[in-house]
Amino acid sequence: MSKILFVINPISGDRDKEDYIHEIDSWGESLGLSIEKWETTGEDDEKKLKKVIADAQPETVVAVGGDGTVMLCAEVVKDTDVALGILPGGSANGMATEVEVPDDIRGALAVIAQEKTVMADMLLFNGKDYGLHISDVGLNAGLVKDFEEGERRGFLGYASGVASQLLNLKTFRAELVLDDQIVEEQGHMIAFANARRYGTGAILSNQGRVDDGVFEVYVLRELSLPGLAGQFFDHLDEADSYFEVYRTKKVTVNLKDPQPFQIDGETKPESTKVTVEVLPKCLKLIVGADY
Ligand SMILES: Nc1ncnc2c1ncn2[C@@H]1O[C@H](COP(=O)(O)OP(=O)(O)OP(=O)(O)O)[C@@H](O)[C@H]1O
Repeated sequence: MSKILFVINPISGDRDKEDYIHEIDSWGESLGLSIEKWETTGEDDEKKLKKVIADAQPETVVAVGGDGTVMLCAEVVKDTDVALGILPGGSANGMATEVEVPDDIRGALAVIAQEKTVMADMLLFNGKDYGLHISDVGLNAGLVKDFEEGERRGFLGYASGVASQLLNLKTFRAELVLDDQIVEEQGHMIAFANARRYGTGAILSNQGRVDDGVFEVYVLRELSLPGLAGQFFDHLDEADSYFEVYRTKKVTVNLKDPQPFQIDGETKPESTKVTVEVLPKCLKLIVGADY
């Protein structure tokens, strides 16, 4: 790992990136690394990043930002030998948490220096959109949409979104065409998880890994408050019936009525059909020593 490109999102997480740049420079100098930095612009970044990588030819690209910045870098370096590291600097860093990358700058740089990698899977939605972490239709996607559209930011904005979603709570019906079975489900939400937990900490499956060649389809059938509370404290009993987890390489979800839909925190148009397939082992991802 002699040449590293840091892709820095200057606005992510409302965190000043000067500290990051200072730490990156002194870390690179102490290890004798060749470091390049590039700031995202918010416009056409995928195309711009491809060119920056083609010119710089780094062995490692490090995303400095939130899940959106990680996703941008993942899309560009997938199916190449370039490794992807994460230096968490966003308001949501679900993928970093999942693969045991610490939230502090020095801890995350130490993980990058160790160069432990896994070949991570990615998910392909409707044949065109990529996902890396957790996406869903229904309740949570409705919350993400309300939050994006709401004028209030921060906790109050989130809380008012939760209140409005809970007041309008309805289950919906879905047919799931999985690898080995077709099932009918009714519930509040269907999540497609390449990881065990959301960035908020809620756990969705006990066994999911980013490099296992499958993903989990989590169906929340009922709002069990004790069950959901447990999920925020790392407790999930897969024998409970308020939810179901299916493992698969591909699923088509046919919905009776269109539902809110989000991919890795980004709202997508509502629709009555969502297809998801795993793209196995396409991303060389740097993970923490304990992952
Ligand atoms: N220079 C820039 N100016 C404005 N927006 C930018 C810039 N660079 C990247 N962005 C936007 O930042 C978003 C990604 O942010 P990211 O997920 O990394 O951090 P975040 O703080 O977790 O973000 P959020 O909470 O908004 O999801 C993308 O929508 C991208 O277009």
